[in-house]
Amino acid sequence: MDVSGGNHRHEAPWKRMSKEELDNQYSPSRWVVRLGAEEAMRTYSQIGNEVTKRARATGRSLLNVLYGDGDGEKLDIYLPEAVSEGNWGLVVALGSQLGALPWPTRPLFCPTAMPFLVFFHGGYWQSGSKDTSAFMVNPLTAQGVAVVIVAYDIAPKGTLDQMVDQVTQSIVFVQKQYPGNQGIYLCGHSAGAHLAAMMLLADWTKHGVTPNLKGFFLLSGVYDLEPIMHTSENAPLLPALEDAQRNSPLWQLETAPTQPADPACRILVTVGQHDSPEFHRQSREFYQTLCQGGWKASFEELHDMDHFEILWNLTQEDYVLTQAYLDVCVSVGGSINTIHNSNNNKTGATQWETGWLELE
Ligand SMILES: N[C@@H](CC(=O)c1ccccc1NC=O)C(=O)O
Repeated sequence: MDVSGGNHRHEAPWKRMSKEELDNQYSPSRWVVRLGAEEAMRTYSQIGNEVTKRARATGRSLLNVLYGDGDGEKLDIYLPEAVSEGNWGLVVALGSQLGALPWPTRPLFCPTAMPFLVFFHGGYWQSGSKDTSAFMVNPLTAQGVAVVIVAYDIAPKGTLDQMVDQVTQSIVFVQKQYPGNQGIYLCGHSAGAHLAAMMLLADWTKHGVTPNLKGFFLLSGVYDLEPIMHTSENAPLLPALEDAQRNSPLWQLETAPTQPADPACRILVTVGQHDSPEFHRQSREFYQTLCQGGWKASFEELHDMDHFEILWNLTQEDYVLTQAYLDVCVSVGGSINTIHNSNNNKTGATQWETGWLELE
């Protein structure tokens, strides 16, 4: 059997790279242009902290809801203001009838129809937290989209297989809790985009429910884990080639293509202009594999963005990508062709252009 996946991977450029070069390619902070690597990571935690505090202070949220039995299996639900009023009454009434059950284990019956965006944070499966990842919450809830931020057991507590399993469970939980949802959209950043992409391979039949998956928003992800095995920081995660292959959506979809449960389901693969060449290659090849497999996919390189600025910009309602997500989540039936990055001049990190979408 050809264990290297598609033919193009025989020529994979990473195979000719030294360990130092691979370490460099797979350290996104080293590719940040406006800050030093350490400062970028500090700013990432700081902004994550602030936006999460703000989201919790300004909107209605259900925090630390258990989606599984493990203590790491918790998620935060941020509800749109208009819809949450009604739901909240129902949740509180039910909660009080159920008496002394601790808050996170009370059932949350919120049958209200709304789209749900479920976000998986990055951090190379070894860092990051739901408590610092509420980036897109405020602009999306303001437009009627519920946002769920999921915690999973990062390494060394969790293995990649366990993380994939937890992510699966969290989506099953959202579907069971909100059966009347108007679509579940999975969004992930970096390692979180990998986890979201793994859901393209999920076998939902054994979970008793097929989630109403209508879209995938994948931000600067890693879809082929084999090169990661050869980097110093991330190698411990992937003890053997088969672990890497089993957990590589690129490899899996090339060898055994899957089909969307909902033919309207679309996948938006994006990478930052300043992400490393390997990150560009990963996104582009994944996009191509998706198209070859018959998935409705689009690919965009985000103008003048680094690995982390993409998330910072998603805190802004007028950022081109926030608008794209809103468009897909809110206007059911629309379809993305292209995001136009209308700004070709380099601007500061805090400035962005509003773009527009071409809808079918
Ligand atoms: N040590 C990594 C950190 C990193 O990759 C990262 C940090 C926060 C959020 C996402 C990340 N990358 C992928 O999951 C770096 O040098 O950039």
